[in-house]
Amino acid sequence: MYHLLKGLHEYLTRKEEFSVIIIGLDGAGKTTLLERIKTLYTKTPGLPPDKIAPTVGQNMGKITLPSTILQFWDLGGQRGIRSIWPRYYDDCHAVVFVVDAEDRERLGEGWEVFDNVLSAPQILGVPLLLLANKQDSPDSLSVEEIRQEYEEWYQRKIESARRGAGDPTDHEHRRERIASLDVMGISALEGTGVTEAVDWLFVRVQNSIRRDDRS
Ligand SMILES: Nc1nc2c(ncn2[C@@H]2O[C@H](COP(=O)(O)OP(=O)(O)OP(=O)(O)O)[C@@H](O)[C@H]2O)c(=O)[nH]1
Ligand SMILES: [Mg+2]
Repeated sequence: MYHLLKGLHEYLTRKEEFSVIIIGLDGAGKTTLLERIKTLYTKTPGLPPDKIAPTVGQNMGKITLPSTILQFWDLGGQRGIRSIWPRYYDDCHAVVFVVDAEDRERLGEGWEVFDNVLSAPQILGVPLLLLANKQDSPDSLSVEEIRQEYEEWYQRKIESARRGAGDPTDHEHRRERIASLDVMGISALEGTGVTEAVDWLFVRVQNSIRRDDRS
C-alpha cells in the first residue's frame, strides 16, 4: 500500500523537464539574461552583471515552475564558438535568440546568424523566441523596429538572391516562420520583460513537438 501511494504521489507531483537554448551574437546579453532568470526564479541569486565575462563554451541554469523544470543552456556567441550551437539543436524544446537592440552596426551580422538558425532542419518545428534586449537604453530599437529591421533585411536578401548574387533558396516554411515569429522586448540588466519571456517559454514547451518524442 505504501509503495502504491508513494508511486501515486510521485506520479502526481512529477515534473517534466525541458531544455531551452539561449543563442545570439557575443555581447547580446545572453548570460546577463540567464543570471537574471536565476535571480528571479531560484533561491540562489545569479551573478551580478559586472561579474559576467564573455562565455567560452556554455552556462547552465535550471528553474522550477508548476509541474515543469526548464533547463537553460546559454551558449557562447563569439564567431569561433557558434559552431557548437547545432550540437544542442537535436535535444532542445525551445530556442531563444537574443539580439542587442542597441547595437545597430551589428544588426546585419545578427540577422545572418539568425537566418541560419531559422533554416536549421533540426529545429524547424521548435518554438523560437526573438528577444530584443537592452530596452533600458534610450538608443535601443523597439520590438516593432527590430521586427521591421529583420523583415527588411530578409527582403533585401531575397532580392539579391533573385538577381543571382546569392543563395536563391526561399523556403516556404521559412516565410511562414518569419510571419509567425514572436518578438519580445527585455532588459536583462534591469529584469523588465524577463518573466513574460519565461511565461512564453513555459507555455510553448508544453506544446513542443519534441515533447511527444521523449521516452
Ligand atoms: N544596457 C544594457 N546592457 C546589457 C543588457 N544585458 C547585457 N548588457 C551588457 O552587455 C554586455 C554583454 O553581456 P553578456 O551577457 O556577457 O553577453 P553574452 O551574449 O553572454 O556574450 P557572449 O558570452 O560573448 O556570447 C555586458 O556589458 C552586459 O552588462 C541590458 O539589458 N541592457
Ligand atoms: Mg555569455
